[in-house]
Amino acid sequence: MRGKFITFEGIDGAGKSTHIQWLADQLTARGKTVVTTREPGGTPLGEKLRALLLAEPMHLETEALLMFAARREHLAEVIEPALAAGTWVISDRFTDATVAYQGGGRGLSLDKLKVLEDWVHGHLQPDLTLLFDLPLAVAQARIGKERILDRFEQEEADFHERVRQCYLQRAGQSNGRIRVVQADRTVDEIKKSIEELISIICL
Ligand SMILES: Nc1ncnc2c1ncn2[C@@H]1O[C@H](COP(=O)(O)OP(=O)(O)O)[C@@H](O)[C@H]1O
Ligand SMILES: Cc1cn([C@H]2C[C@H](O)[C@@H](COP(=O)(O)OP(=O)(O)O)O2)c(=O)[nH]c1=O
Repeated sequence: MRGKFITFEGIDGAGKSTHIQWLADQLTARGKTVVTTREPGGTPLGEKLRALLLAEPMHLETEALLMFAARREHLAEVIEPALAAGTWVISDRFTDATVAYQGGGRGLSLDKLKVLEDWVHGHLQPDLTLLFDLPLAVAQARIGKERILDRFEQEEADFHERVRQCYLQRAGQSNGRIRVVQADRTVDEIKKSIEELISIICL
């Protein structure tokens, strides 16, 4: 049987990384074979593109195109072969992030992003997307001052607020694919919510 594709989304500092390995362990305990991965990245070429994307100033369309170039490679090399082999794939971000950051955050036309989405994975969407949502101030307090911020994390508060609102808007239009997880709670409470949401697609 084909594996399931689960993605984690949300503004920086929402708590995605904290819960991904935990979910992988839960699914493994239920007998699934699971691979965890991330975007941009997930392949040797994708990780090189990630390093450029997080550090190098570039035109916003270049940024969107490189996100999708890395994604094309990721789908071909990791995601599609794994799903076909019955492995579950959990990715830290996917196309919803491009819509939220390059579309909502930077203002790139959503029509252009839709063309790229249809081109790169018109036939495939995540089975479930967990959108970690919380007030920006809480996420920023969690990230703290000691961490070295990448090119996106360095953006001003308005940018991150637009990203957050764009994610929520897309969730509302997703026919239930994107489930909002209230991330301004304790880790244990969030894990409980994730368990409930996962059981929907584990049946
Ligand atoms: N529910 C939570 N309550 C308090 N702190 C949290 C919670 N979830 C994550 N954190 C902490 O917040 C920081 C950012 O979490 P992280 O999982 O790295 O976020 P993301 O991957 O979404 O950027 C980390 O220091 C993490 O330990
Ligand atoms: C996948 C993706 C990520 N991003 C941004 C969001 C994040 O700020 C950054 C890297 O993502 P992430 O791995 O979540 O960062 P970290 O591990 O430092 O928490 O890339 C986009 O702008 N567009 C995209 O399509």
